[in-house]
Amino acid sequence: MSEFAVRAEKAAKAEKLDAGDELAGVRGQFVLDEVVYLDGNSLGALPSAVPGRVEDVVRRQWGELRIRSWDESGWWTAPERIGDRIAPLVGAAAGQIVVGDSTSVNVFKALVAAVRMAGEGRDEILVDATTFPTDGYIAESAARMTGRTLRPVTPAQVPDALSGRTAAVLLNHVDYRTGRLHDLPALTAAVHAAGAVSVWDLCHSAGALPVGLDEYGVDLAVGCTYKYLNGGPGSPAYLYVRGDLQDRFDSPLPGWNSHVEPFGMRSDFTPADGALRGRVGTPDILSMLALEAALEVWDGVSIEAVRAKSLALTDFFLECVAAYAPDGRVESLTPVAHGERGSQVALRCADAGDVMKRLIERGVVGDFRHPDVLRFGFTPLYVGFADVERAARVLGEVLR
Ligand SMILES: Cc1ncc(COP(=O)(O)O)c(C=O)c1O
Ligand SMILES: Nc1c(O)cccc1C(=O)C[C@H](N)C(=O)O
Repeated sequence: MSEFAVRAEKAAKAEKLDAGDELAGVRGQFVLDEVVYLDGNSLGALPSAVPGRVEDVVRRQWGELRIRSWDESGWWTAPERIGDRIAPLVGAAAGQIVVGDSTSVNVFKALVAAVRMAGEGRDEILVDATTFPTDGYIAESAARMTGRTLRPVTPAQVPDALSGRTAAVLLNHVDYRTGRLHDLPALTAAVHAAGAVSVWDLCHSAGALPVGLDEYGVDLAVGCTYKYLNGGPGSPAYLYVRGDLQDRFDSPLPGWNSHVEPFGMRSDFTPADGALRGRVGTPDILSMLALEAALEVWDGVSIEAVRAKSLALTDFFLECVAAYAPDGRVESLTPVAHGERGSQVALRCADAGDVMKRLIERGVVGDFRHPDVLRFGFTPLYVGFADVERAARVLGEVLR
């Protein structure tokens, strides 16, 4: 087929896929321009409802109601209220998620609490050796603080590495570099069979695919809200503590907000019941309420529909890259099998840094991950199939 015919065929296919896209209308709820934005796995786009809400929070709730807003504007209960809004997206019943702090801080809370839950006899922590660095740094510190040994292993090595010594296992649901989706049900079951406690980092899966926290009996989980949940730069993260473990959740960061009676101002600490134990100090209200407005785009949207579209987008991108990129110029690191793929495509390319710079100049925004990875994130709420075709075509031109 001629180059022209290939292009016509892919464009026609994109048009057909866009016409059948049940989520196409959601894009109108975001502030976007002519750029093809494939970096929602780093910073999600701005939902249109956010600026007006933030304006109201600042001018009316803070500016006029001032201190009254802690009650009257629902500020005090925002961490658990917004946690309950995120819960169905990750397969959790209400009352198990609190929003607040960064992912890094929540990894620390969850991992130390997991080690404490596992008990004294277990002296080893397993951590995903391929993890986003912050999780590894925090796991190292958590191990040092709790007197455990840290053992980095790949997720595939976890079943063999588990033993009666294992206290806790910290894993990523989707790998930030390759986009590989790890087998959360099987790995959680293996961790449990060894009598250990599982901690999952959902940064790259929440809002992109069903997680099934309750269904698969995950113990503890954390995630950010600025990627597929579109909460904005630095929006607060969240912590999930399974309902039946909450009584045993012994936070390494007990603050007055996790006290059973915060305004009792007592010198001794008695933890609150339930998910509130995961709170620490005063919530970051401006970011948190921006996130709450951002989550409104999920009204009427099912995570299953998002997953189906995500797979169709990444399939189509891989197909278009195969058609447009010169042979052998890039190599996909992202698994072909749907059961092993998150919502991004990672392409290895020797001059990835330079290629990404040129892509961005030409209106296709992905990102570069050291040393040689081109990363393209597909947010089904606002990325369409024509975007995918254009991104792959421009990539092909840049690579030639
Ligand atoms: C898997 C993973 N964990 C943690 C983080 C970041 O943590 P924090 O929100 O504390 O910056 C990221 C990305 O920034 C990530 O990809
Ligand atoms: N959180 C980020 C930030 O504050 C600045 C730049 C990038 C980020 C990211 O989220 C990076 C992202 N976790 C990654 O997977 O690479």
